Amino acid sequence: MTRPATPLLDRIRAPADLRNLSAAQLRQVADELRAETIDVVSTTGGHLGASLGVVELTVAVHAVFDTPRDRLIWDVGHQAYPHKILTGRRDRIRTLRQGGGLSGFTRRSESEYDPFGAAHSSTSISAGLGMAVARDLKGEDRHVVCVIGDGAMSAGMAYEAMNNAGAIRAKLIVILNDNDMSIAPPVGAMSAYLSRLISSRPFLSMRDLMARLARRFPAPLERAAKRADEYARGLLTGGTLFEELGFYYVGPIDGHDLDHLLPVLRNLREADEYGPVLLHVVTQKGKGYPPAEQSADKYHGVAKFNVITGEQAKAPPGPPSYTKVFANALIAEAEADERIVAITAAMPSGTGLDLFAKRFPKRTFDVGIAEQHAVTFAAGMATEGMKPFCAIYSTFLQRAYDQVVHDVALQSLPVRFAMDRAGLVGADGATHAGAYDIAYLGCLPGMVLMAAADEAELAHMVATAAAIDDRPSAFRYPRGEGVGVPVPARGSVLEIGKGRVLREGTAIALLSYGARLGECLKAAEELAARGLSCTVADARFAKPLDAALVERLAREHEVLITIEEGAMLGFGAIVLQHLAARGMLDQGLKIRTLCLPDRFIDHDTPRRQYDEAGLNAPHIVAAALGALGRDESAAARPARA
Ligand SMILES: Cc1ncc(C[n+]2csc(CCOP(=O)(O)OP(=O)(O)O)c2C)c(N)n1
Ligand SMILES: CC(=O)[C@@H](O)[C@H](O)COP(=O)(O)O
Ligand SMILES: [Mg+2]
Repeated sequence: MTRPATPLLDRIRAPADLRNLSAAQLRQVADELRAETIDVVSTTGGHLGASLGVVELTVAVHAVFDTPRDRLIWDVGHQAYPHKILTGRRDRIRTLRQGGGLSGFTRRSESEYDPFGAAHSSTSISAGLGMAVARDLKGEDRHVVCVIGDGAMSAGMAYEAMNNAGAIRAKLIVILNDNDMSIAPPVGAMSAYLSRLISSRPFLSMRDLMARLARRFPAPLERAAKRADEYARGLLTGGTLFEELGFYYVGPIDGHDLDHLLPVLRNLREADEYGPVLLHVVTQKGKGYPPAEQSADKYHGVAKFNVITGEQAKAPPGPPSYTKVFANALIAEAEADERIVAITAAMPSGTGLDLFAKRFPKRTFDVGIAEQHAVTFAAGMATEGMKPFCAIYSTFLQRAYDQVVHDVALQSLPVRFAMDRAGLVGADGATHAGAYDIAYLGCLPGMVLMAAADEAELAHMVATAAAIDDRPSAFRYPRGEGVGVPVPARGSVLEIGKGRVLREGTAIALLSYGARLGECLKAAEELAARGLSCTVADARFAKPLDAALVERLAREHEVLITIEEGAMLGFGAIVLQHLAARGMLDQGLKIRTLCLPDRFIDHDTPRRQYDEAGLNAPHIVAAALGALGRDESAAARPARA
């Protein structure tokens, strides 16, 4: 596929090259930038829709503001591909989300044009306010511009930041990128409010907007006059909510029209007597690429695709995804128990709850990007006898940790946490790794913690969680496809706190927690080929721990190795603490705990990530041989395929 012709974009080495172009030339840059973005993502996959929605906005902000001296912060950062192309990374843009390549999100270590890393949403205003206050404390003079989407604006953190910005009156520009879309159709009152803003009147005419801006910005306003003005404008544009938070609301304007964007942004740049401003721009996710515009999810996250047809590359047929298995297992449980309800935080398709919602629309709740609210909302439902399943990726559940501790665990409420994307997740990289849930939940009294070794186990754990009605439970499972074992139509309830032995041996015990079980079985074969007899067990539960199993393995083997797809202080630590407490480390047991290394693992394929993490079969073999004092170099031989 030949790349698009981009004669003007080819001349842009840095945003400064934009600043002496005419509006017509900037429009051409935007057109070429859109074509380039489509071509890039067709070869890399990634977040196309959001990037296409901000092409003009990206050109306009970099043309008007003196980036990187003026700070530009992208919320989530998934829409920053045009930004990366314009800020000196075009030569590497086709390495996007690949091992050793550019990150799929903004990243400080990648460029001076990325003043703040992102990927988890709704952080931009807080970070921007911090930069603005630091600027003022240092007596420096620069603009701070935050671009936040309507979806990200549904998270509480955004309000915390706006509330504080309004109180501090710091000079800060927040651009609300309103494409009336997050990943799924918009939910919540904020979305309705923004729709009212847009529908309450046609986009502000340039004349009217210029007149109002000219009247307002240069001269300081009396508080009374300002109040009257705010309410007057609020009645006109409905920006009252933002005004009440202390922001000067401007908009809504067309975020694809450079004739709107450029003069308004220049006004905001030149105005010197104002506190925080919210510029409301209306854009279209997937803009300029019909397959994206016509798609329900606006090509939010795509695989490689054919630019002409928009058809995405299909993965070869394989086992069902863990997500699909979870959804079907939950549907089966919900058919048998009307008290089962499901909650997602703006990730219906990612969690599989879109399938659940098709079957049980009244028992499915998408609360928007609001994980903290999701958890305590579920807790409230549990107090009334409902059986809530909170389906939140492991990484995003981090956002709601105190709610898990304070509102759920402390009250021993039977909220069930379905933690998809556990372990390393591939192209989304370190920001999305589901690395910490074993550690951050394992320390909470009363939690039942499970990890699925395969998709059949996941179905059983859904059934088991449904049956646990006196305390919280959580089960984790990886991103992607299962291993290809038969999946029951409905899972069986497991005995709480009991693991299972898949292979009996005598010398080495491999105790797996979660989806590394396959690698453990491969390692056992490799060790057997070296004359070493291996037991392989699946713990199934980190809490309550299967004490009898763990103690038997420790007693009957020279070497005990735990393996988990999680960071330190997780399953291995739980086992170590148990054995230490039982005095079973006093007799010379050789024990190794294989977990993620104490560093962040960058984006790559999951296989390579686990290679880097030292959690594939050859590493397990090497750990066992090492514990036995055998020649580890011999273990370098690749494990049998
Ligand atoms: C805390 C958190 N929860 C969930 C996500 C997953 N996520 C990534 S982008 C996105 C939608 C963002 O919507 P919006 O801010 O409107 O940006 P748009 O994609 O429309 O440009 C979500 C839910 C996330 N990145 N962070
Ligand atoms: C940008 C963002 O946070 C989400 O779109 C995330 O990338 C989804 O991850 P999955 O692709 O694993 O569903
Ligand atoms: Mg949006």
